[in-house]
Amino acid sequence: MTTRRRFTLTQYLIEQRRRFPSASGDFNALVLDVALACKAIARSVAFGELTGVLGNPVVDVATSLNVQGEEQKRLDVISNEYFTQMTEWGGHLAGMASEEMDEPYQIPDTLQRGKYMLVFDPLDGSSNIDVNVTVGSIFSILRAPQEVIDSGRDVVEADFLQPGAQQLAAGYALYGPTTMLVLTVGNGVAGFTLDPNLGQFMLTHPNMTVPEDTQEFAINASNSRFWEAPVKRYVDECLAGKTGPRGKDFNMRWIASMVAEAHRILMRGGVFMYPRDNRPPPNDAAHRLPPGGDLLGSGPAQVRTPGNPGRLRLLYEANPVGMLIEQAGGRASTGREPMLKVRPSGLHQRIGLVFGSKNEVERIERYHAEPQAFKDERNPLFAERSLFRD
Ligand SMILES: O=P(O)(O)OC[C@H]1O[C@](O)(COP(=O)(O)O)[C@@H](O)[C@@H]1O
Ligand SMILES: [Mg+2]
Ligand SMILES: [Mg+2]
Repeated sequence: MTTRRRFTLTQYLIEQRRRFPSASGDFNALVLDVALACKAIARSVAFGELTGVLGNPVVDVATSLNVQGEEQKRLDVISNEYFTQMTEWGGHLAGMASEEMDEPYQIPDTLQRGKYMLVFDPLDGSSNIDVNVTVGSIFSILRAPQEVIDSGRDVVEADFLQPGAQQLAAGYALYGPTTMLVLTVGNGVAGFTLDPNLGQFMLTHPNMTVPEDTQEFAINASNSRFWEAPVKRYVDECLAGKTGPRGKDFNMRWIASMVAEAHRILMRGGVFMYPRDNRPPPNDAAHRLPPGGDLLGSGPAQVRTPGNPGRLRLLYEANPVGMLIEQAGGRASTGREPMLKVRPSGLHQRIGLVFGSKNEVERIERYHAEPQAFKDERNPLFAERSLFRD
């Protein structure tokens, strides 16, 4: 039996760097530091209850809410620390921002500062930790504004508010039956599987692509009463299957771990939706009304619209996954505009997210663009039979 020659993540990064002959190697070193943090998190996840890292709020419910207004799990905090500790030392970073930290993270004065900024959700799907379902880490690399690089000053929120199209790289690690790292450096998407014997991420999925068409969708149907009309229409049509306007049956999945759903879609196509809806916005720091503000009137952009702006975070979840999906030939959108064009208005901003197989995402965008076009060509009565009627 011959042994199959596989590339390591390091070798892949060296190959990619050949496209930029003047590159210093800082970028590659940063990605490898991120990969190291992910390996450490993978170990913590794998030991689970044996090392007491699972479950339970860090302190107590009253004091362990993060800036999102959500309960922090022990592993959220541990994973956040792995990310900061393993990436801050190398002189590559100007600063970091994390879903689990209220403010931007400053590289300590005792360490060198660099030209990149790291943005991450250290543990996505952490509500699944206690039930041993796949979770993951999501990250994105941005270039710091030139003036930050030149001055070496502390980073501030505004430095991170760059549209997703400006991301230099994005990726996620998946802590499932196998540990994987899926990465784009702007030249397609590559997947690596952690070889537990070597402790190395090995290139196993060199050119991940999202099929243009699909018959699988993912949405949290318990929110259906809050959905906007274009989303209801889309889901109704999928559920109607062969006898409905789509003329084919659809399958449905919901893991409640977006990173795992993104991976499934990268592997076999599909569409994921966590759209904005008509619930009141969450009472977290990113959406709290300013004094005297109201939902329809004054205040920052994200509280001007009535309803819930979405559950997922633009900087930590939607943009990195958006870059990966688009690099793999899929599409990512708010439903109304391409995700990567959105100009962020806040570090912890939430947003409606639709991504996956291109033709389905474009269809959902069309439904948002022409909400009045509700007539089914093949069956004009279809709209009357809505499964998720108002
Ligand atoms: O409970 P819901 O509404 O299904 O939420 C599931 C969603 O929440 C998230 O877990 C949010 O991520 P965090 O675990 O990082 O807070 C997404 O991964 C997932 O899609
Ligand atoms: Mg998350
Ligand atoms: Mg998280």
